[in-house]
Amino acid sequence: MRRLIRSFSYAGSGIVSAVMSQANMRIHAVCSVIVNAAGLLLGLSRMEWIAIIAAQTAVLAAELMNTAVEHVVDLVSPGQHPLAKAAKDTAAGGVLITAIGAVIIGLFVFIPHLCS
Ligand SMILES: Nc1ncnc2c1ncn2[C@@H]1O[C@H](COP(=O)(O)OP(=O)(O)OP(=O)(O)O)[C@@H](O)[C@H]1O
Repeated sequence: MRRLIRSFSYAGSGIVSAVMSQANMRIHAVCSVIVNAAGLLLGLSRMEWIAIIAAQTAVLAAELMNTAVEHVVDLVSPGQHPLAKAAKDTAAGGVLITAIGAVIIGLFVFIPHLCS
C-alpha cells in the first residue's frame, strides 16, 4: 500500500513538473478548465461529458508523454541529431493529432448547445 502511494506521488510530481516547465501543458490545462466550466454552464449530457473528458484526457496524457520524450532526448542527445529531431517531432505530432481530435469533439458537443 505504501508503495502504491509512493507511485502516485511520483506520478503527481511528474504532472506538476510538466505543468511548471511546459507552456503547452499550461495552455492545455487552462483550455480544460474553460471547457469544463462551459460544460457545467450548458448542462452537458452524460454521453457528452464522456466524450469531452476522454478528449481532454487524451490531450493531457499525450502532452505528458511528449514532455517525457523531450526530457529523454535532451538527456541522451544534448547535441543535434536527426533521430533526436525525429523523436521530438513525432511525439509533438501525437499531441497535435489528439488536440485536433479534441477540437472536433468539442465542436460536435458544444455547437448544438450554442445554437439551440
Ligand atoms: N537534439 C536535437 N537534435 C535535432 N533536432 C532537435 C533537437 N532538439 C530539438 N530539435 C528540433 O528543433 C525544433 C525545436 O525544438 P525545441 O525542443 O526547441 O522546441 P519544441 O519541440 O517546440 O519543444 P518545447 O515544447 O520544449 O518548446 C524541433 O523541430 C525539434 O525536433
